[in-house]
Amino acid sequence: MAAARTPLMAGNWKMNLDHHQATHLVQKLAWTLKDAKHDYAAVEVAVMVPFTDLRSVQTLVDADKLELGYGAQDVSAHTDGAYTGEISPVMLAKLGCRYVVVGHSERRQYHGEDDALVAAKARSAFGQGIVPIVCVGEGLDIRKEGRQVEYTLAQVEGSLAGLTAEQAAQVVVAYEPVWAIGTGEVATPEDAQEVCEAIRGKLREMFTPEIADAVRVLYGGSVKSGNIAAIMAKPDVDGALVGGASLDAEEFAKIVRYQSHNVG
Ligand SMILES: O=C[C@H](O)COP(=O)(O)O
Repeated sequence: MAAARTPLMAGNWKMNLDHHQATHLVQKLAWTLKDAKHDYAAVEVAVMVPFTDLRSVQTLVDADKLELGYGAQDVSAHTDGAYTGEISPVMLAKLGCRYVVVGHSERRQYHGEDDALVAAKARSAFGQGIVPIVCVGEGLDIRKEGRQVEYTLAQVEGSLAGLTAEQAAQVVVAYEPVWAIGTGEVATPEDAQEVCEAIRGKLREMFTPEIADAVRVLYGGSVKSGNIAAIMAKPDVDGALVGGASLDAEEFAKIVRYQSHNVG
């Protein structure tokens, strides 16, 4: 069955760029893509920015009617109440967020987030009409033992628990092998395909073949303009979650425009 999934290139800025710098980068990215006559319906583009940048990005996107999507990098599992320091999905919806990253390996590692909490955050985002980009992926120890598929699928099962069929059909899953994040150590296209294909198989088992076919599975980990085309050539990779390279508007635009490069 042929899948018609629109590729998604999402830039995860992590804890970089204040709201002035955010405006500058989004403007430059939008101009660069406009100059290249980028078709957003062919490859969707989004930036996942610090909470403090959201209002500035929203104002710019609305004023200039940009087709660029944006979102946050985390969300509370709760909608309101005594949760000091947390940000509600209601607040993110008000700021026009299309997406929110949940369960990034840095949240799992530095904030002790487990699959149950990630699933609660994914449901919380959907509750306000925001699509979660749910991150999964193994560390180097697991990869060395050859257990990357088994480990990642267990994370998928736990992190998507409790989603309705309608939500599951819209969710975005990002496979990010932790050993490839920010290290320059990119997984081979075959490594990415192996796990992304297995994730789709797991979605088929948890939900339905139609849902599995609709879900976009992204790859993340040292993605650059020089390696994206080969990764995107794999049938089960539907885009990328890009960290460091998304902080450079021209480089990120080249990643978005991967179809204009040759597959290396
Ligand atoms: O969310 C993005 C990933 O953690 C990848 O980061 P990176 O592209 O800097 O390796």
